[in-house]
Amino acid sequence: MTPARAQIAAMIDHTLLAPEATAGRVAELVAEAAELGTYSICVSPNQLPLQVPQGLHLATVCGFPSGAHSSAVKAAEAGEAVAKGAQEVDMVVNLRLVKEGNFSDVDGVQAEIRAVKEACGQALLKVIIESAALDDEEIVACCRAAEAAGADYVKTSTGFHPAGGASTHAVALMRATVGDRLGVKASGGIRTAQDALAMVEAGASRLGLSASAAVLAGLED
Ligand SMILES: O=C[C@H](O)COP(=O)(O)O
Repeated sequence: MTPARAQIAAMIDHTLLAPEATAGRVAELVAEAAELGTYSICVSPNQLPLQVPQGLHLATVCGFPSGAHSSAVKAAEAGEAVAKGAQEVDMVVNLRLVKEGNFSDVDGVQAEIRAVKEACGQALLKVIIESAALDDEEIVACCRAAEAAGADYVKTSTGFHPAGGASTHAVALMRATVGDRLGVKASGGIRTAQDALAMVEAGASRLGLSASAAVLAGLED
């Protein structure tokens, strides 16, 4: 059965990560999220702290969008975001380490995710693996490292990488790797109700969307 509009809305991180976004534009995002009934809003860390209506969650990003920051910088950024009220942190994985095959818990991908998770405390951590830039083996290895490091979700994409955004193939592979132990967030390039439903069908439990209104307009109540 096709999920109803409200069910999909409750899976959405309504997202505005344009670097030039003003406080005014973020206020519009918050109002739109409240009206649409999305799970959260996701904004850049320079928008925090931010008042949101009760029931609407507050998410931000870390090491965004390249992931090329040092582990210490990412951990500090995550800690500061949580101190400013972020309930969820979406960090970008270190793609250099991924491509070099260093998933180690000492100086590799796993170690970095663990450091950020520790800085998050009770806040949820989602690990953006930039799946369009990875092969299947790398996607699986990233998901395993994220799980081993204590992350709460794996997430496909920043929406800013030239290789592209979410695909149903990547989502299905990520879901197959993490089972029901972690969430899977599909994000990047999801523009229509059909796109969103395909991601959910493939195994997504959260959707990161800037086009939330257009996506929800295509669904029945
Ligand atoms: O993390 C979420 C993405 O930035 C959203 O990407 P999008 O603007 O293609 O929907």
